[in-house]
Amino acid sequence: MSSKQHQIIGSSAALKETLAKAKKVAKTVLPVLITGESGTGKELFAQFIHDQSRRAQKPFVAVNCAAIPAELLEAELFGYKKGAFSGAVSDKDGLFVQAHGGTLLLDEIGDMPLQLQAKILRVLQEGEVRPVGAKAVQKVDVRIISATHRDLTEMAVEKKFREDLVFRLKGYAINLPSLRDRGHDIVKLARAFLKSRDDFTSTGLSRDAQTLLMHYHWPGNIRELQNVILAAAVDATRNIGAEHLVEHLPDAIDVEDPSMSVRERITSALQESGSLALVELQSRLKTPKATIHRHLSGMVAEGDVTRSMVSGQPIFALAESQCGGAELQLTQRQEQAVALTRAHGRITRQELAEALGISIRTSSREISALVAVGALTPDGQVGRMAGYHVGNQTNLPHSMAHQHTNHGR
Ligand SMILES: Nc1ncnc2c1ncn2[C@@H]1O[C@H](COP(=O)(O)OP(=O)(O)OP(=O)(O)O)[C@@H](O)[C@H]1O
Repeated sequence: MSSKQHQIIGSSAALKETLAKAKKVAKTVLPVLITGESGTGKELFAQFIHDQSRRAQKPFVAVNCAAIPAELLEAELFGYKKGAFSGAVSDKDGLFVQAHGGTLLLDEIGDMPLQLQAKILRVLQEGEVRPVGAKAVQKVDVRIISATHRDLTEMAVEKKFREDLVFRLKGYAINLPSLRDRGHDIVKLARAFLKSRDDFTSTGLSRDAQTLLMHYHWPGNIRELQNVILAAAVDATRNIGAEHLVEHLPDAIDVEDPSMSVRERITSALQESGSLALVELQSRLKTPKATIHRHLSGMVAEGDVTRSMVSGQPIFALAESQCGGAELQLTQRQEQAVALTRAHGRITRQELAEALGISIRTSSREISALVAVGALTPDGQVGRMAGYHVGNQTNLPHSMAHQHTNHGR
């Protein structure tokens, strides 16, 4: 998928649907509100809409409303007359005038001060601007695209954004999908970023690296992916491997089994060992101490993990609620998983996924939940080879005590 000037990479259903909307609205003059998490390509899409519109040969002007101090933003947008304020040594056109005939992108519009919102509303209604210090107004013909990662409707309810302006800006709304919802586009984008540079020796991605990229949750979306790939490319001499990527990912992810979350890994480590100190968890999980600490604090606050002081250092263990006590409440699928494990003696995540027709990720989650309550016990192997036996948990539901299954593997 591409426009001539600005390439939008990806072929996932989510991206294609969004591109189709962008192409259609480009042919109109409706104002467009683009929403999406940070780094999902809002500015790129705004430029795309402009390029696809009848205004393509006219200026495309972008302003980041969050980056300019509130007191300067008005002069920036509407321009000013010589002498309007100290420093105004000559007349200056504002961005609305500079974008005349074309498109103005009001990026991070959710950060625009309320007082300025009223002035923007007036420009949109009247189609004219009044530079700071000017008596006369000036006609402008500008197509407005605005972008934000905030929820303007919710902000309007909280009186932090004018509701009438939300209606004006939202002639047509486009919500950009997060990178984690774009499937294989992640790998496509990563390859494209590598190809776009000729200052690196590494040009490919190992299979492990691809798996890891697909499992990471990408809080910073495409911008984060771009940064991580380019940084990893500095470290790698040939193909980029998973080990190069983890160095540059802010949130920990298991190289051996990226489908397991940090919390799941903490739970299974505590399940295996009973109790552990932070440094012990760090060396087992091969994850930065700060990351483990962050997750552990959440687990302690939620009552899943207990913290006690032993010889002056904090020791963590699974709370009783996580180890069982009353008869276990398992879902039907978890009961099936235990029954399958009992029937086969030992089961891996992959085998369980195949037997139940679920993804490896779901299988890993179910196994971790079962390990946490003592219904399954890990056999000590790591990563994909890890196997599980039926645990010594005595509180399995009665119905499961001698349950057998005909499920094949
Ligand atoms: N589909 C895509 N194909 C290629 N490059 C992309 C794509 N989406 C985003 N990018 C690139 O990712 C980077 C971030 O995109 P952009 O600045 O448009 O995001 P944004 O949503 O406006 O971010 P923010 O909310 O932080 O302002 C840019 O370098 C952009 O070119």
